[in-house]
Amino acid sequence: MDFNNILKVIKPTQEENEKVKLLSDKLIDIINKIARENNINAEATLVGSVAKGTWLSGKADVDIFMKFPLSTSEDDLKKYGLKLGDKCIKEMHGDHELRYASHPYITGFIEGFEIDFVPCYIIKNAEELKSAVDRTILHTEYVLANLGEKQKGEVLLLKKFMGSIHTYGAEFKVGGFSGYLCELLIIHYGSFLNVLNAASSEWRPNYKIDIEDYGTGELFSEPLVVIDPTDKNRNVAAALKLQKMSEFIVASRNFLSNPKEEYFFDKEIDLSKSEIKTEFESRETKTFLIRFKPPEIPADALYPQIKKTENSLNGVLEREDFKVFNADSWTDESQNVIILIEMEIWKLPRIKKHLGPFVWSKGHQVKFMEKYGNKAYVEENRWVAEVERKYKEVKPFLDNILVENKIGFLKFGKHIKAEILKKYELVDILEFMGSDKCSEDMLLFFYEYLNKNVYLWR
Ligand SMILES: Nc1ccn([C@@H]2O[C@H](COP(=O)(O)OP(=O)(O)OP(=O)(O)O)[C@@H](O)[C@H]2O)c(=O)n1
Ligand SMILES: [Mg+2]
Repeated sequence: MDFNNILKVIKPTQEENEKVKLLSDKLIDIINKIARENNINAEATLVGSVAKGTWLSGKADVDIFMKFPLSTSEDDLKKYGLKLGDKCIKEMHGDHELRYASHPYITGFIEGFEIDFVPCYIIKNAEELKSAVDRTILHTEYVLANLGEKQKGEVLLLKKFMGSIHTYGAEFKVGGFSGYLCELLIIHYGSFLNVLNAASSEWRPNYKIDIEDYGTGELFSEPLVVIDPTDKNRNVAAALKLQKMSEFIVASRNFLSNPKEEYFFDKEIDLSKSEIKTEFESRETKTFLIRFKPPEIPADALYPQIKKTENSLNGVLEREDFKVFNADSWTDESQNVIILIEMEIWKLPRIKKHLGPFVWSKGHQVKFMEKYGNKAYVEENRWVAEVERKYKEVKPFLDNILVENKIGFLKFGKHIKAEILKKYELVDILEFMGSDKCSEDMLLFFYEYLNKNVYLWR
């Protein structure tokens, strides 16, 4: 396989490069000018993949950082950071949006590009770190100093491969590999193929990569540990979930055993509502959807809260003797959250065994007998009683706990609880798919749920 063919498509053209460079230079000049005019002690600089020459064609998200001296208070950093970004976007007649990382920052949409204006502190090394984004400047410097020209192409291949197998992005929604992590993997292993070879034959849970030999690997217990060359106390792969690490390993093996150009491009999926419906039916499980509106919180806070809700629902169902086969969740981040719960056992008999005291405990036996009378009997060393089950079916059970005085038993964020208490829909997936509420995005989510490996091979 000739990687140059791929690079021709995914590498920004000279024209594209010049356009981004021109725009970012202009934005930096504007920020610096506004700062001077308003006596704000700050200086703009280009960071991220555009500065490092590791951005994919058509995907230029420009990261402009505004550096403040360490003596600046955090309040001033936030205030002036937002002000500079805002004024610059206005001057360029762009649209803007407020976003949140470790502190709020502003994103502009200018001339078809997405631009992050992020305030940070000027630091010389990680010891001076005041906010999480401060490292970014150090990262950019490190990559520029250690990544060769040819290796930039290798980074592009790796990022694109990661993207099309759905393991790219450190945001909580994905839990995959960040851009900086891809760059470090190329710096460490030398090439795209070397990374895939190592992943498919050497990587194990808690595998450690320590490029600068800091010897701090033992501090970390995550699935993959890549010590940040600019900060010996940080694992660059901290956000990588075991699931995504495993998926990358499997896709690497698939690619190596049968390399195809298709691995570098999005997989086309033909969605057929009737086929998906038939497949859910033929599984002979029962699948419920809980649908509600997402609370207005940042995406990186929303996804973990949804996951927690899903896990908690899972737990209460199992405690009630229902058996969950699998569960997953999805959101469009504005109108819908869907928690999908596929049941292996969703109907239970009228009676259940209730475990009582040990027979050696005289006092407890008296109380148990008072309560259960002739329904109680001895089994081995314990009293048991056959009692009526309160909930024989999933739907009434869930409807009963998703109400004001019961929802407290579920462990999940207060924002989600508030939304569910306002309104939720609990419905069988087959019924839902027959309604006009089922969008293409939701259909894709159902398809991916049924075809978990779909992106891992071509
Ligand atoms: N979880 C993250 C996200 C970002 N960063 C830092 O912020 C910079 C910009 O972030 P982002 O735009 O997400 O990554 P890029 O490297 O620019 O990659 P790309 O935009 O091509 O995905 C990164 O280079 C990195 O130094 C980080 O340290 N940890
Ligand atoms: Mg970027």
